[in-house]
Amino acid sequence: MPSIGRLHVITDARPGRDVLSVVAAGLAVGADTIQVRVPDATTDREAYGLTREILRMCRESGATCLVNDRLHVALAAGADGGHVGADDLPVDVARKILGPHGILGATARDPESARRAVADGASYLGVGPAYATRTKDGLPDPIGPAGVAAVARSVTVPVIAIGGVTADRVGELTAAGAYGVAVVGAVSEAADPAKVTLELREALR
Ligand SMILES: Cc1ncc(COP(=O)(O)OP(=O)(O)O)c(N)n1
Ligand SMILES: Cc1nc(C(=O)O)sc1CCOP(=O)(O)O
Ligand SMILES: [Mg+2]
Repeated sequence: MPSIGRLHVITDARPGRDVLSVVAAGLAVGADTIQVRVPDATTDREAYGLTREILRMCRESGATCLVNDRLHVALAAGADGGHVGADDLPVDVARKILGPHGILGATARDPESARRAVADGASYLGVGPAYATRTKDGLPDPIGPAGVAAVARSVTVPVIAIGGVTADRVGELTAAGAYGVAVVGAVSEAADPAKVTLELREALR
């Protein structure tokens, strides 16, 4: 049974990024979950092919493979589950599609939406943005460790903090009740993605 994991490396497939080399580097030093996240312009055919390759890498490393937004791609590729937010299928519908055993992540920013997502079938919650981030536009103001704590107190499923996460911030996020973290830029933009992933891994101990 795949686990939700504590160190989620989310792919950065924006032009110019070498997705597979960053995934390989992260898996080599302890990333235990890879979330396949691609730009909206990416075709399903491309997303499927990328997911199949990343799934193969995850299986070799014993890591969990999740797909962002596109649950049909997750199912078609044989991934371990997916992640949905406010612009994606509703959590209860996503749960029906994934079935009872798939890992289903849902984005939550406050206790009320967190409780609702869990009631609708979320296996874990992605909670943020914890800090300011340049990776995604249109986000609400950062909620900080206090906002993460408010959600973590309200649910019993794992809380994965996301948004502006760096190794030096992991301690305050886990102290706030986060089970783990999800990272895009700190790893994908690093000169040495393995080194940064290892620092994140160490910070989660
Ligand atoms: C672990 C984790 N948490 C939150 C998100 C954000 O998902 P979503 O709200 O669906 O936004 P997009 O990623 O689709 O832009 C996530 N992907 N992973
Ligand atoms: C994809 C995403 N979702 C967020 C949310 O708060 O819903 S923050 C985010 C981007 C995370 O990237 P980085 O680690 O580079 O800040
Ligand atoms: Mg989404």
